[in-house]
Amino acid sequence: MKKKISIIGAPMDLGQLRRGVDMGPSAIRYAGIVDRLERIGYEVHDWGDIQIGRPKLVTDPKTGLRNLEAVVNANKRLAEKVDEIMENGHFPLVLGGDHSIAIGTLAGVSKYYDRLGVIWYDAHGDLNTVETSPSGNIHGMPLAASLGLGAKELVEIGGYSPKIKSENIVIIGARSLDPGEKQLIKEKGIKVYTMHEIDKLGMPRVMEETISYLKERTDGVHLSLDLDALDPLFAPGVGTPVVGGLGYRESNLAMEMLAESGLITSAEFVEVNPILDERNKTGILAVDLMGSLLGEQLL
Ligand SMILES: NC(=[NH2+])NCCC[C@H](N)C(=O)O
Ligand SMILES: [Mn+2]
Ligand SMILES: [Mn+2]
Repeated sequence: MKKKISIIGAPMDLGQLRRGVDMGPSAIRYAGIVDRLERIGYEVHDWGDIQIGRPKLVTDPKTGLRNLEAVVNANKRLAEKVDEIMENGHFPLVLGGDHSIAIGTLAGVSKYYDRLGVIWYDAHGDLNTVETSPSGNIHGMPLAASLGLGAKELVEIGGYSPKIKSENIVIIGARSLDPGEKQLIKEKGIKVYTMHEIDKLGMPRVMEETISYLKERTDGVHLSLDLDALDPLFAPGVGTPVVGGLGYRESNLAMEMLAESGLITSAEFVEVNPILDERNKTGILAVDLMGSLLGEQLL
């Protein structure tokens, strides 16, 4: 029987300030994701996009949180769809959208595991809460919310919390962390490979360690890949670029090693913003990474 992948798009840009990430799912589809996965040998089902509508942009005067209600509604819808995909026994592949959609993906996925692991491949920690966020942007909060920290409306998406435990998380590529995030990382002992450590150890060692760490403590691993983990040279189409990032081969190698490990049970690729991109470079990169993650072979 062919392995089955279900793609779902979350065209939502309300978790941050740069409009255009809502076009991410289209850009990734136009870069040929369905063909690419079929060529590897998968049966691919494209479920289309969840409905977002055009909610008015609002900032809560008390908390500074932006577009909370719209982000919550989108994530509830996404959680339901991802849950349905899991129910069908397919591999869920979620296309963002800004990173706040990880809250919905994890809400849909996590209840199928006792100890879900998460690889957060990102320049950022996305560990802010209402109190620590410098921006009020919810795309800086999804990992905290999935740990059960922050605004109740975000934490409770999917009707249960937490979705993950701090000891089952590995952050890879970090180079921009806010003070509150650093404190939380220390407090919870979250495993982080910063750019400094990746430069020193090399990506092969980082992935070997990550894979063996997660293998012995989890029963499924979700990959949440923010394209801004890569250097803006390779991924110019993102809303919050940070220089000094991961390379093209380095990142494909990381994905290839994950493919070899057989560890990954769901994935999402987020923050592709075609308005800021150069001829869909970042969308094409996302598809290259997905190919590597899902076992594409050169020979
Ligand atoms: N998913 C992302 N690109 N997050 C960027 C977050 C930036 C910053 N730490 C904030 O909270 O606003
Ligand atoms: Mn990021
Ligand atoms: Mn992120």
